[in-house]
Formats: sequence, structure tokens, C-alpha cells
Amino acid sequence: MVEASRIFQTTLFPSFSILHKSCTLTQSPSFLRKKYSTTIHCSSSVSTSDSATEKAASVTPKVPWGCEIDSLQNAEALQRWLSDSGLPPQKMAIQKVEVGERGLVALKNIRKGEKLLFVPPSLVITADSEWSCPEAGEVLKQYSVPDWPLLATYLISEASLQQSSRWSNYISALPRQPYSLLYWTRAELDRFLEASQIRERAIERITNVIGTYDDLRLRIFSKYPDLFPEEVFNMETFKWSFGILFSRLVRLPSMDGRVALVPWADMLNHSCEVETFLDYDKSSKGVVFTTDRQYEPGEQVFISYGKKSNGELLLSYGFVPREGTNPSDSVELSLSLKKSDKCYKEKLEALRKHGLSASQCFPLRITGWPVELMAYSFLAVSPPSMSRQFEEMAAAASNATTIRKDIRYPEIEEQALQFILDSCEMSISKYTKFLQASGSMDLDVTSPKQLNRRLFLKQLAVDLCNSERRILFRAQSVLRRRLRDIRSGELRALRIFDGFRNLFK
Ligand SMILES: C[S@@+](CC[C@H](N)C(=O)[O-])C[C@H]1O[C@@H](n2cnc3c(N)ncnc32)[C@H](O)[C@@H]1O
Repeated sequence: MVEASRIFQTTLFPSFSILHKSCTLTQSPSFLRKKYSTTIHCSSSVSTSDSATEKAASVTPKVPWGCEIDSLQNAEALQRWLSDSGLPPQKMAIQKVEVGERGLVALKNIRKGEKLLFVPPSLVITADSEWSCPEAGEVLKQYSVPDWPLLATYLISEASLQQSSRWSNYISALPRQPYSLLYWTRAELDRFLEASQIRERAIERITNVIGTYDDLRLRIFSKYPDLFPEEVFNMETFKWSFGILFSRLVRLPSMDGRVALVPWADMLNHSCEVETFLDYDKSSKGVVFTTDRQYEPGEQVFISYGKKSNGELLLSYGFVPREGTNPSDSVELSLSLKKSDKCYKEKLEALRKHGLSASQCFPLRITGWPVELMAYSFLAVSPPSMSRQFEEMAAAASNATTIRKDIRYPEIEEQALQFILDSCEMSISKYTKFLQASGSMDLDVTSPKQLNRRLFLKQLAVDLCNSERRILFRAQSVLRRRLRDIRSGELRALRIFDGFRNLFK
């Protein structure tokens, strides 16, 4: 849930800055991003030679713990165990819901501004939680394993102990196959998400999870096979535990940003319309959230998993909000320097100096695009005579610098806008091609179960592509209008100039 998430604080329209981001919910852990980050290209194979990649990219057997994603039976046992373990009486209960399979539903009237939940720290899983097998925990700490892989290993260790783990009721109510792009095969990603940049993010994430597991296996598990047997600690179980973390881990700002799994609270589903987050409340000493609206008995209660785009929600949580309902939605637009550019080398050098490359993605929103995108476009179209400004443009295109961003070059604005428009239109045509083909797509299945899965994934992909294309259409129309204005302004100026010339003649 609360996949951490960055809240983009942006000044929108006509352009916004992606420079300053603040954070409440968890986001892809930095160890995953830094250590294993690989450059992934739109080729048909994942950029790792490890055969585990192939294994992970095929449909895989389910882990032996957890339950079906919509099972209420285990959720009831979870509710009973939580009450017996110190969870105070609640105004909500786990029920089957229309949005999100299972969710928390109001049992009583809930006021706006009310604090709910109060999950005590003793019922929260963090990197400091006690291990049922303390020796395993000790070993991981000796190796200074960071929080995310530590928690992933912890979850598997506790799950494998079944009833002997104090978390057995919690783990039994977790989905056996959490929804997220981690569970899509490589072929499904290639086929259904070809048009969207989120495909590359998914491949990168899968590669990173595999890399993390391989690193733990080589450095630690292989040295302590009694504590970490491969039958239990393997790629499959790691995919499950990372799937759980990506879709349920919370960052608690009032606990120094510590990441935690919070049983009960993690039954709350996301709504793009609410603006309330989980946090630790020092006065009541529990994890709470404060409602930003009232609820009547029978209504599902929601929180926000963060201001995420539809693609990011699909990546971590496996769902796509209804088209047009997510104000934080965005689509990644890919821009590239032209190889035929006379100043290609100089421009690339300037970009590299600021951590950028010849191809860069920038987020477009329905409300506008970031100033970094505009700066990149200025650089891409600028003529050799502007070579002294390359450095300044590249710096402004990078979100790593604090340099003034709203640079303007009126003499090349028209070309820069046309450059963005061309990229938008190229991207739109990819989406349109997929959406047109999706109607008659052969799903290539051998069983009804497989057919259901493919139909489900295809629908998610169609929903995502429609929402991303909608943003591109909007940008296209804004760009065309601006270009028209610039061109008609130029025409008018030319006419006035001609008028003066004739007068003097
Ligand atoms: C933190 S869990 C919430 C509890 C979950 N529904 C359950 O039954 O275990 C996050 C998962 O809930 C589902 N979910 C949450 N919000 C949703 C929404 N708005 N639409 C569809 N599914 C949602 C997704 O499967 C997501 O991966």
C-alpha cells in the first residue's frame, strides 16, 4: 500500500518542476534502484544473463502460504487474532467490497477528522521485529542487510514456520499471489504494455528483485544452508515477499520514516479522491489515519497510497483507477537527441555531465509538463550557434540540480514545441496501434483459467493505455494551439514589417 510514495509537489501548467519531491509512503527502495539498476532497453529479453530471470518470467507455482486474494475466511481469523492481541475495538470490519476485493467497511457512522485504527507497535512488523528463528535474524544483521531485503527474508522465514510464528494469522490472510507487475511474465509485459514506459519499469523491478535474491543467496544463504534452505528461500518465495512489500509496506513519517507492515491497516484500499495517509500517532501510541470525509455504515473506507500515476499503481498494486479519476496521473514521454544533429557529441557531453543521457523520459500530466522537459527540448533543437548555452540547458533538464529551471529561448521555442509534439504523436500512434489490435488479440491460451488471467491482464493494459493516451492527446492539443499562436503571431509581425517596408518604399 502505501507503497511509499512520493508526493510530487509541483507547480502545474503550463509546466511543472520534478525537482522537489517529498515523501510519505514507501517507494522503491534505494538499494533496489542503486545497486542493481541496469539499463533496460526495449528489446525482447531482460538484460541479465541469469537463468533465474527466465524462471521468474514464466508462469510460476504459487507459494504454499497465504490465501486467495478474495478469501474472507482467513481475514476473519485475522480479525479475531488482532483483537486478542491488543487491537482496540474498531468501527470497521473486513468485508468483500466492489473496489479491491477485500477492504475495510464502516460498521458505524464515521465523522470527518476522526482518527481510526490505533494499531499498537507490538502488532507492527519492522526491521527490528523479533525473529521466531533468532539465529537467522542475527546472521542478516551481521551482514547489515538493508530493511527491504531483511523484511522480505523475515516474511518468508515467519511464513515457513506456519503456526509456530506469531504472525501466522496475518500471513494466512495475505494474498498468495499479490497483484502487481512482478507477476506478469516477460511475454505478457511485451505484448500488453508495449506502448507504455511502465513496461520498462516492470522489467527493471523484476531484474532488481532477482538481483537482490541472488546477492543474498551468494553472500549469505549459501553459507548458512541450515538457516536458509533453498526449498524455503528461493526465487519464488522472494517474488511473493517482495510482491507483498511493494503492495503493503508503509512508511511512517512520525517514526523517522521507518518502513513497516501494519496488519489490519493494510486491508485498506486506495482511492484517488482521498488525501489521508497512515502514520504513527505519538499521543495514542499507535498507527492511525485521520478521515478526510464522513462514512456511513456499509460504506468502504479508503486511504491514499500516495500521489501515483495509473502506471505506478499498476506496477506495485496491480490495478488501474477508472479513466479520468486520478488527478495525479501522468505518462512518461521519451525524448531523444537526433543522431544526425551536428552538435550531437557536445550535447550528449553536456547531458552526461548532469546525469542525463541521449534518451530521457519525462512525465506529462493532464495539467502540463515539467520545466525539465522543456529544457531538454531546447537543447535537442538548439543550433550550433547556441553551443555556449548547451551546458545551461542540460543543467536545467536535470532534476538533480538546483539551478534556475525556467530558462527561455524565444528564438527556438517554436522548434522545441514542435519537437515535443512530434514525440507525443509518435507515442500516441504506438498506443493507438495497441488499442486497435487489442480488440482482436489472440490470447493464445490452453485452459479457461489461463483465458481468465489473460483477459484480466489485457483489460488492465487497455485501461492503462487509454488513460496514458488521454494525457498525450491533451498535450498534443495544447502544443498545437501554442504552435498555431506562435505561427500566427509571427505572421502578423511579418505583415506589420512588410507594411512598414512598403511605407518607406
Ligand atoms: C494494501 S492491499 C489492500 C487490501 C487488499 N484489498 C486485500 O484484500 O488484501 C493492496 C491491494 O488491494 C487492492 N486494491 C487496493 N486499492 C484498490 C483499488 N482502488 N482498486 C482495485 N484494487 C485495489 C490491490 O490488489 C492492491 O494490491
